[in-house]
Amino acid sequence: MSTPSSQTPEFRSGFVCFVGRPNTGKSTLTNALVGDKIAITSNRPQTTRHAIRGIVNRPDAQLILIDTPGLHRPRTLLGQRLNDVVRDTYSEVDVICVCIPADEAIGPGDRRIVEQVQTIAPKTRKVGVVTKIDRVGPEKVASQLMALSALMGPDAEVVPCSAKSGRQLDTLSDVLVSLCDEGPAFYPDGELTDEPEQVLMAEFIREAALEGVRDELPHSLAVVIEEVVPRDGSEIVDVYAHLFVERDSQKGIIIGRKGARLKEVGTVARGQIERLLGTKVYLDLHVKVAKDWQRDPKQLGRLGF
Ligand SMILES: Nc1nc2c(ncn2[C@@H]2O[C@H](COP(=O)(O)OP(=O)(O)OP(=O)(O)O)[C@@H](O)[C@H]2O)c(=O)[nH]1
Repeated sequence: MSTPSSQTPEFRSGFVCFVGRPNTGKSTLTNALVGDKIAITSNRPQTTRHAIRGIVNRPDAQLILIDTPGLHRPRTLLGQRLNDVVRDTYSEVDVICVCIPADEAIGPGDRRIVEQVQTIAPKTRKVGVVTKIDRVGPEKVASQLMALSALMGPDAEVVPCSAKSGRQLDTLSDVLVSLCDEGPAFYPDGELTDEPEQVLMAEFIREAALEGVRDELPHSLAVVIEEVVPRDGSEIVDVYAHLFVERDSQKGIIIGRKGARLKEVGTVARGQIERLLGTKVYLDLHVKVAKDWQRDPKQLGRLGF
């Protein structure tokens, strides 16, 4: 007769990163797996130096989802530093997920990413994720799975899912857990991210500002939160942020016609910051030109890179 404890599977934990071309659904997938609660803690455990996007807490496991920018040709100091971070991340995580959307043919960009991952981290376990399956029919999903499996090799698992509809997210989570080793939760339950508040606020603003113009301003935008002040005698928090671009033309793109785009960026980011802080927020955005900030170590330090 077995005792209950011998039937209980061991708790597993591990670090997972999502890689893939821009727009393949990595951020949406991360958010969908984590759910929409965001809790903040200022403790940064020694287990990782990487930006944590979110934590999936399950009764049987904890998955820590890591943010990683893609590798690219390092033309600037920022590019070199980002590449170093990516290399470290690939070899230190437990599982790397390569994301490919169901509705786009696999192309040279995808193949390059898979090659890089295999070269830099040959031993790290890999999962091929076919994202956005709500956009296509079952035949297309099946053929994309086969193509991705062929690309990634026999050792990689492949999973189709949709962050939008939620289909197969539990399966993906199960597969990720099965690939993690037995181990304790690294973070107490309830802590979903360890990004300091201001880093998250800057991220929200940056994301909103890049929406739709990512191709024009790939790495040319940095956001710095200047001040966060609770307003006297009210529930409102005033948040002052600077958006740094490299050229006047980029400033125009961010601001838009008669300020229309910047206003929209402010509305989107404000909503997310209000959710994060749990209070009403007044958001003040200023767009500034910092010439060649990507090449200047002093400016890079100031902008948090
Ligand atoms: N229909 C559908 N759309 C999705 C799904 N996941 C993401 N999208 C959309 O695809 C676009 C890109 O998604 P993101 O999550 O920003 O992609 P990303 O890979 O993080 O992009 P980068 O930050 O540029 O690398 C967004 O417009 C999403 O709304 C999905 O499961 N179904």
